[in-house]
Amino acid sequence: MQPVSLDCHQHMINIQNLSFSYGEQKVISDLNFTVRERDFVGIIGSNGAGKTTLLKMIVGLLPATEGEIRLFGQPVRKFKDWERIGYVPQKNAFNPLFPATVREVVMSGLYNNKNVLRRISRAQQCKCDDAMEVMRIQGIQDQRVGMLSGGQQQRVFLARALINHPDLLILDEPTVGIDTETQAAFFELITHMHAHHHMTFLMVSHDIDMIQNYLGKEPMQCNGKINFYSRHSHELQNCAAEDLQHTLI
Ligand SMILES: Nc1ncnc2c1ncn2[C@@H]1O[C@H](COP(=O)(O)OP(=O)(O)OP(=O)(O)O)[C@@H](O)[C@H]1O
Repeated sequence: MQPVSLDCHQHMINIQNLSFSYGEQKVISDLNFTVRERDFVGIIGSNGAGKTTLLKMIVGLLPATEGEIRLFGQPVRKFKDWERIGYVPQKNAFNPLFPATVREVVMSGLYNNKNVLRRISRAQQCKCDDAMEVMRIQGIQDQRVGMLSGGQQQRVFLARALINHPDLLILDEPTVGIDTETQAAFFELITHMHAHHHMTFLMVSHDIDMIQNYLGKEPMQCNGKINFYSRHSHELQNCAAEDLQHTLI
């Protein structure tokens, strides 16, 4: 088999000389890194290290103090193709009075400002069914999301992020509040999507075992208190990806 040149893979996220401060407090300092197509990047760091702040800058919710972020080659402030990115923020919670059902919340992942009024097609309903099946929430699809437990709500957010089959999934501590069995199933699912469906992942986690089992013991890069672990799915082709996944459960 011909070795695959990693340089031929598209840069999904490219960060150059990035710094960020909240007022006087510098949180990110001169960060440079790249997430290529089919990478799985795990971010580990202590509380307050700046991990969530970094993800918020990547998805355009916070402007950089210095430096630049590019998504799929475009500066983040000009980027429009948000369907290509699934983002699950940290510590989501619905107000108990929030009236939408699980199915409605998952479906809302399909909408953007342009197509919100369009009729929902059969194909879109199927996408919703698939995403709910993956996250095992079909049985509660008609329940009001505000009435669910934290772990169930987290699964709804994940299904919502998966519904568009994004190229890049950005996850901020996705398994907080989820029971051990569902956590293991979730890690198996995302490592499968990475190894076999070549999706790209950027994930903040406090689960050092999961990160190191899948991405190796040595971080590829450190910035302040943040460690970046990374693995390209090409590296899994010649080794037993299934075995790696089984170490996770
Ligand atoms: N909106 C804000 N205004 C001012 N300071 C903030 C704000 N949000 C976060 N900070 C501070 O910035 C630092 C980094 O916060 P951030 O949430 O990015 O850390 P983190 O690495 O994600 O932490 P954790 O692991 O606890 O989630 C912390 O010291 C935090 O108190």
